[in-house]
Amino acid sequence: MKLQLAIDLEDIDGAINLINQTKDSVDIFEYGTPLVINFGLEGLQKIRQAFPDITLLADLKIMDVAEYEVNQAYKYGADITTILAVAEDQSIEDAVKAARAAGKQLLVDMIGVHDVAKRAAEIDAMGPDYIGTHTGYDLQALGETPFETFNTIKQAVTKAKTAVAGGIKVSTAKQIIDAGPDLLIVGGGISTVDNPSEAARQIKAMMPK
Ligand SMILES: O=C([C@H](O)CO)[C@H](O)[C@H](O)COP(=O)(O)O
Repeated sequence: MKLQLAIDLEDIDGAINLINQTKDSVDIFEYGTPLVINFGLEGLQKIRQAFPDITLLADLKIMDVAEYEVNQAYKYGADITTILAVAEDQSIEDAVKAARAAGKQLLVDMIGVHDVAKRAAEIDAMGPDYIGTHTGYDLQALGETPFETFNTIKQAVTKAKTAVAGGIKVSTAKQIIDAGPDLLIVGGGISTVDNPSEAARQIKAMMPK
């Protein structure tokens, strides 16, 4: 099981500082969608230059022009990038093909999908590396959590690894870890607390080796 730190609300220097604080516990660092919007792929490149050896996911949330956008993420330093499960099947198939050709990885984000079991099975058949259930910021504000839909994903997916994201904190991580994701994604639960290094350490310590 891997821990991914989603970096969403920092500038580039803040992101670099957060990575330095947490890199002993975090397996994958996410260049979050707000950073993509604020700093572009040049910001991703600056982080890659600062940390040549970390595993970087660029959360592009791709919807179209998939082959090109996936390859741009890899070109600027990402090891993994993301496409939305609500995108057209052709786009997701193109993204998977591009990831295989580049020797990189692809996560399909189930955010906004309502028939989770059906769509997860369809996506699984297309061969992405990860399928992630995700309660985005806007639904978190309404009190929603990813826990209910993660078990649906877990039952529907047989080929891809599973990921879970959405408001996970030190106090709630154990419940979702016990459900057995391959990748646990935490953003504010680490980045906004007083001691991000300790929060990352505590969550990583809860995970099976
Ligand atoms: O993908 C995310 C969200 O859509 C904003 O871009 C977050 O990275 C994801 O939700 C994880 O962050 P937390 O919810 O703060 O744990």
